[in-house]
Amino acid sequence: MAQFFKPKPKLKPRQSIQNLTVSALDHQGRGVVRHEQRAYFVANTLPGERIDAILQKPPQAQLKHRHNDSPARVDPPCPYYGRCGGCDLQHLTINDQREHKDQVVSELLQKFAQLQPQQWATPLAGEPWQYRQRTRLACHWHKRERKLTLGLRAQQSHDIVQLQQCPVLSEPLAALLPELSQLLNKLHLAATLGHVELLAAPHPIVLLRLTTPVIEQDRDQLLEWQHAQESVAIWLQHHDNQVAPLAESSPLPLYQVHSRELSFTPGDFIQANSGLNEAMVTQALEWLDPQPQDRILELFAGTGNFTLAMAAAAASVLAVEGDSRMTMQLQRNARQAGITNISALSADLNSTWWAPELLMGSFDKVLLDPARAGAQQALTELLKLPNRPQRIVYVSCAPDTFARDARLLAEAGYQLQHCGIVDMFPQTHHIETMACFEAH
Ligand SMILES: C[S@@+](CC[C@H](N)C(=O)[O-])C[C@H]1O[C@@H](n2cnc3c(N)ncnc32)[C@H](O)[C@@H]1O
Repeated sequence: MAQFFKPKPKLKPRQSIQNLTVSALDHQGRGVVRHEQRAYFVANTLPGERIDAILQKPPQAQLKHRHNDSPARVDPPCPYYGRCGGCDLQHLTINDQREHKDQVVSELLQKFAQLQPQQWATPLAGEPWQYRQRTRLACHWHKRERKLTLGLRAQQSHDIVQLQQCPVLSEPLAALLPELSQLLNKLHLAATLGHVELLAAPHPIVLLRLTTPVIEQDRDQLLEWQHAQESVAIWLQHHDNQVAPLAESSPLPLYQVHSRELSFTPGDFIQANSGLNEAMVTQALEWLDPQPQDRILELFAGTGNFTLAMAAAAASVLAVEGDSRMTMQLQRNARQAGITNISALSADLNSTWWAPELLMGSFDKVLLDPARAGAQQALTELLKLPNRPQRIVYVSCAPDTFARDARLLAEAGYQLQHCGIVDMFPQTHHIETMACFEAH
């Protein structure tokens, strides 16, 4: 058969546009400019700044030159600023970051739910730097150079920026970065490493996500390094998801909230900002206001961060969590604290409720703290129960899914009484929100 030559469609040359004015920040902290009636998002720019930008696939554009500085601009202190995708708002003063986050939540609530709270809460805020007690580092093995890159994803890219320091990491974790990279580069497992998680709870923990079994030689080197450190423990997460300490004697890590100790297995979810976690749990208790006769339902409970504190003031708590290891740990944490009015259930909250504890239960108050996907299904199921809870406290790490879910509650007759941000991730565009809904 005859073959016809078909030229590839020519790529449009990237257009460089001069003198655009940044009019606002979008929900991901990027400056918004308009060109030919189209909006483009430009990272590292602020409202009021005039810029030259290279237009990419809409709505992306890249900063080429900035003609002036917004009064809200500060010098970003991180040496990886502009390359690392981590702290994308560090050029904005911390107060302006918080104001921006408040505004994002307000706009999304208006857009998706036509809703505003009766009262905006003052943002819960803590240390702007060195606040992270947990981070996940990405790995890439360069076959030809036989070299491991360990760091965070670059801006708008899958590349990894090798980190020697990180100003938002708690000091003991940041101090590990250079040595850890050196150590891992010497090991056979570097070629197949999935990722590395760093935790400070209370002492540093390095969790290595393995995709192949660890060989004896690597194990010996890891043990030797661990031995030479002051209270750093290495844990291994194997390809079958089992997690175990490298040295059998390592105890489970733990953190404190409301004067109670909560243990967890490395790899389990814990709040990334320990300083603010305490304030967040306190505000959740104030808003939920558990009374001795209250039966509380908690959804997305983790290992009991809110559960134990709520149970101490209420008649009972049913805590639902999708990860069975975490559910069992929650039960152990409750026992350890001498709290007996908690029952824990492992269930997928993204599917139809089937468990009799949920379907037959009658709950006065609900607290939920879902992952970024939000809780649409869980709230739909909750609203089908014959007895609706009087009060719902929603803790969210994604303002868009929160606004969507808020609409569901508003349509079911709940009023949004309080809402406010928790500045859990300063220097980044990520937004944690808390809200309290009351049945009419
Ligand atoms: C944001 S974390 C909050 C955990 C806990 N409230 C805390 O403060 O530590 C969300 C939790 O939801 C759980 N989760 C995620 N998807 C789930 C699902 N489909 N069903 C049930 N739980 C889920 C995760 O395992 C995680 O523990």
